[in-house]
Amino acid sequence: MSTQTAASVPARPPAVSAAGATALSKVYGEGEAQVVALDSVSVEFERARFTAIMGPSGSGKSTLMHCVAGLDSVSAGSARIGDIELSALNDRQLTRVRRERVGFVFQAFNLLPTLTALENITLPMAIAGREPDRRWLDTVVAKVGLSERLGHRPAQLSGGQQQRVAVARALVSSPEIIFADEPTGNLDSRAGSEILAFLRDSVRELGQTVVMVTHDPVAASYADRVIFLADGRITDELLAPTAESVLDVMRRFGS
Ligand SMILES: Nc1ncnc2c1ncn2[C@@H]1O[C@H](COP(=O)(O)OP(=O)(O)OP(=O)(O)O)[C@@H](O)[C@H]1O
Repeated sequence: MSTQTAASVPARPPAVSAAGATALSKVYGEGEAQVVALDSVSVEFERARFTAIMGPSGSGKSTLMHCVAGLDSVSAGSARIGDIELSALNDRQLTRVRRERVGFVFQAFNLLPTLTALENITLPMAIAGREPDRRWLDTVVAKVGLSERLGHRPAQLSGGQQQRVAVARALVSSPEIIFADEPTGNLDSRAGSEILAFLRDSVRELGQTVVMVTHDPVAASYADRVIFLADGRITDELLAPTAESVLDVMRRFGS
């Protein structure tokens, strides 16, 4: 467990790992077609922290996220959510861990077009047979500014509003960790910065844990910590990043 804290990061609860990987390797394909997407990666994602994963295209960012989120199997090493070792689980158990402990926000919003915003927000909990806490639901909906639009279907919402629905959907079950894959990739910069601010506030104010894959140094600057991948390995790490300090690291690695 890392206890490293940058002087400029405000005091937080003690660093406890929400998820992580130990010597995680992921190899796709066989023989000459073999690709080592992750090469013995060890990393901890601390609770109530916002971590960004950066690196050039093909460096293994999505693979790392997918393995730690239980969306993909590992070739060697281990991935954990809380203290649950994912490789020890069968498919049914994995689905349950994802459903009960993980929230996802994807670039493509992934909302169901026939459902209203409210129905989309509460769907994962309904599938899990859980009743959302009404006060918490109201808090989350108000936080992302959707109170007036809960009866709208996705087609009646802007891209930024649709992604707010996706963020609310991820937050409402109070998962142990939220994984966001390029959450602002389809948004203009204003809508993008709103979404990033919601994710950051969910960490600062609500104690949520967020891990986000991004190509964008400005997006990464919303995080508490940035880890950099290249060729399937972690090459660098920044605490309390700024867009400039992230760019400096990217330039150093020619990414
Ligand atoms: N299903 C797959 N089958 C074969 N190779 C794969 C598969 N998924 C990823 N890869 C390879 O693994 C490596 C890492 O891919 P990954 O998608 O994790 O990179 P990334 O950093 O997320 O890239 P990008 O920024 O372009 O999304 C790449 O070389 C990619 O081609």
